[in-house]
Amino acid sequence: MPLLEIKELTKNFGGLAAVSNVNIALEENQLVGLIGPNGAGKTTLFNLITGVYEPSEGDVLLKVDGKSHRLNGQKPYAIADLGLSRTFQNIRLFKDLTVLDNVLIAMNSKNKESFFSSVLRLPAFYNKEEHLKAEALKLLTIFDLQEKAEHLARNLPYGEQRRLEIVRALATKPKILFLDEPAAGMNPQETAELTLLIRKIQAEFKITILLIEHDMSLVMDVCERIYVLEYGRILAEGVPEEIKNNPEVIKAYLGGDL
Ligand SMILES: Nc1ncnc2c1ncn2[C@@H]1O[C@H](COP(=O)(O)OP(=O)(O)OP(=O)(O)O)[C@@H](O)[C@H]1O
Repeated sequence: MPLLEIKELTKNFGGLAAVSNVNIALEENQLVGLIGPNGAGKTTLFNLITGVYEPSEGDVLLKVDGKSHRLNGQKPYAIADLGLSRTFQNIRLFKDLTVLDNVLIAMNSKNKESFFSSVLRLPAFYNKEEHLKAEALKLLTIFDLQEKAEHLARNLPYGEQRRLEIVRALATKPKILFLDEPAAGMNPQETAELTLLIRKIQAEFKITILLIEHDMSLVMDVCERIYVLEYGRILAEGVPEEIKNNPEVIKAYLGGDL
């Protein structure tokens, strides 16, 4: 049984099938790319998996303790609690909070303190706070943001804001990380750094990553498998070499960069 199985998934918006009969399987510790022209349905698919939208048809199944667990119909916070975490196409940080606080907020959602120890400020509360802060700093250090811990998120350069978004998504200790166009708006230097970063995440955290990205060289470089969406349907699936040489994919991207 795969870690995440998307079965015959369909989402209709009025007469438009934004996602149509999609089947995808993600294995543990796999790095998978999801590509396709503008409007192909990539973000809609992420929204279906993470509970933002309910599917019109089909299932999203997560392996939990060896058993298949249906995610469709569940609220986004319940799905996040089961270990799915994501970043967004447009950066969604708390820009007026510090870098450290952005990470701590994400961690806190996973470390709910008991009501009494929080309200009464019992020693357990302070110990937990100190522990979480140390964990957050450790995470920031892995991503080379420790020096910026006390800076406001809004004052970070663009590439570092994107990196912080990824750190924040990882702070919830996900089993699967969904990255929605992490290289969007990045310069070539920042994209090259991101490529290394994605590799590092997979090596250090041993999680599954599903990556939506328009930057083909990034996708071909880091992904083990790639799914291609077109008009809401899976057009092709395979290893980067197969996708690169697939005539239908080349046709879909005609004029684009493959
Ligand atoms: N909430 C919505 N209501 C109606 N139509 C929608 C909605 N969300 C998306 N769509 C439509 O569904 C189709 C797929 O959109 P989606 O944003 O998933 O594509 P995408 O592959 O992520 O595109 P891009 O690469 O440009 O981000 C588009 O035609 C879009 O206009």
